Amino acid sequence: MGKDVIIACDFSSKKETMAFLEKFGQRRPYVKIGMELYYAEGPAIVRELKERGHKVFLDLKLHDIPNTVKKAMRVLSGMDIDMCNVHAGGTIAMMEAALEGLRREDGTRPLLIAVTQLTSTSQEQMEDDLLIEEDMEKVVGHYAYNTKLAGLDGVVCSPLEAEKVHGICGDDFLTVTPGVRFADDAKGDQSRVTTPAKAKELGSDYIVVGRSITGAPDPLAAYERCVSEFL
Ligand SMILES: O=c1ccn([C@@H]2O[C@H](COP(=O)(O)O)[C@@H](O)[C@H]2O)c(=O)[nH]1
Repeated sequence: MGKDVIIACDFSSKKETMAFLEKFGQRRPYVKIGMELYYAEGPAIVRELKERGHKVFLDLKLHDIPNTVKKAMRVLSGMDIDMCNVHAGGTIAMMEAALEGLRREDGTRPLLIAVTQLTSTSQEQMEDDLLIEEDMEKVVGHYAYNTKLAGLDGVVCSPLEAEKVHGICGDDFLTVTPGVRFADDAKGDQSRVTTPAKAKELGSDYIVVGRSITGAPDPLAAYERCVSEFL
């Protein structure tokens, strides 16, 4: 299974995104398109990035009743994306519906993963705001188990939980992990963070890195630092 560094392109327009990616010359890093960029530019931004040779993770985190998610996933199945996602909190039934909607007539489909607990959520917030009074690792492990039962390919979790998830769901089950910072970076709104080197040690499959690359004085150097620590 290929490990990789995915850059979160959290930009508000195609113009900004392309100006950022120009800094990478002939390199074509795996990119993540989130809600901001997708809502601004629509499916055209996916086509543009794929035409340029990037792998694309479309991070829309669907979370709705099963029928609605299934129909939305059917639309996404027509797009040339490599990975997309839902919230595991939508239940096993919702994840099964998502998988059904995503499968194309020829049997192919992009990878489908589920968010366990957002990496911005702390233990305290989970207990106080969500009334989930269990240890974070246990909750993430449980949501990962549900995700595997539903037949999905893996989860979004913090690298801090990657080892636990692989212990429960197996080494082939993907751990796609935001919440990555260099040791001297600010956490910002993230809560469960660690470095690319630690993410590697804990067995994460993909690290998702946004501001530590996009906000760096030299984004290409920051990306290469991630690659050399993680791969
Ligand atoms: O639990 C989650 C799920 C998704 N994300 C997304 O990853 C990036 C992280 O960006 P940073 O700038 O490196 O914090 C961002 O696009 C989030 O929407 C996440 O952080 N946590």
